[in-house]
Amino acid sequence: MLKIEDLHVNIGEKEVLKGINLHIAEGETFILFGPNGSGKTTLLMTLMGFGNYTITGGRILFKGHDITYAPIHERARLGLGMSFQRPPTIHGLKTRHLVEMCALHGKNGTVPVDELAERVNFTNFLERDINAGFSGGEIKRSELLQLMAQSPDLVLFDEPESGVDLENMVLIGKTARKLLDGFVVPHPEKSMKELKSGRKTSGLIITHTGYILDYINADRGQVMYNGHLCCEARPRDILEHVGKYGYQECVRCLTK
Ligand SMILES: Nc1ncnc2c1ncn2[C@@H]1O[C@H](COP(=O)(O)OP(=O)(O)OP(=O)(O)O)[C@@H](O)[C@H]1O
Repeated sequence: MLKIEDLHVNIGEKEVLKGINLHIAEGETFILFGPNGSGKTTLLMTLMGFGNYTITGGRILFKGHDITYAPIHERARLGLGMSFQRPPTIHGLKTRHLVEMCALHGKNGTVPVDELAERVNFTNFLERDINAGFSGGEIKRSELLQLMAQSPDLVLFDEPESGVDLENMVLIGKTARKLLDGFVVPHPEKSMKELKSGRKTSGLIITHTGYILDYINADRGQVMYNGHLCCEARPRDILEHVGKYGYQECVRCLTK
């Protein structure tokens, strides 16, 4: 689904990503950990194609297409979608219109906006300007609604838990799971492995707290440290390890 080869990215003069290699298979969910400022958001913003991020080397392949220099709308049309850590407020544009635009740029074309909004308890926000005065949890629910409308094949989530209370976390976690798992529900005659093999949506999720791991089936994880990826392991193991020893331990892996 996604293949990143030796990706180097600058913001201005500063090299932030220093040779990233990553492969995410169809239906796989990958978790990205790492200390503040290590380059996690930069990776997601670069994958989505935002302009401040200058690619100085390497390439990005999505579903076999080289999208290294493709514009954002082309990436979205191919099936790349993103939920932002701090999306901007947009005055003069209603949330409903943005959701409709997301559907147009995705593979759905049109979607029943009200029905989707109900699923994330967002009906009363559709006529409000985008993110204007929204709380942390409301912003995340709005982001999820946009993703549901777009229905991407690879979902990039930048810190789905940030600014979210425990009650909203349940809704956000369950909705994220539905986005990723599609129609995977337990079946008396099929193993989870068989059901998961029919799953198509992939995920790349940044988390500091790991709360999202209570809701989704995460396959693999890695730590971003100072613009390098290191320490590939099961996400829960990484979380436990970082909790015990801190990110400083990652320096040892990098210098080996
Ligand atoms: N627009 C910008 N101009 C200058 N430097 C930037 C800009 N955006 C990001 N940076 C720098 O790039 C580095 C990586 O930032 P990035 O947001 O990718 O880190 P992160 O790992 O996502 O951090 P966090 O966990 O705090 O969200 C940081 O040193 C940051 O200050």
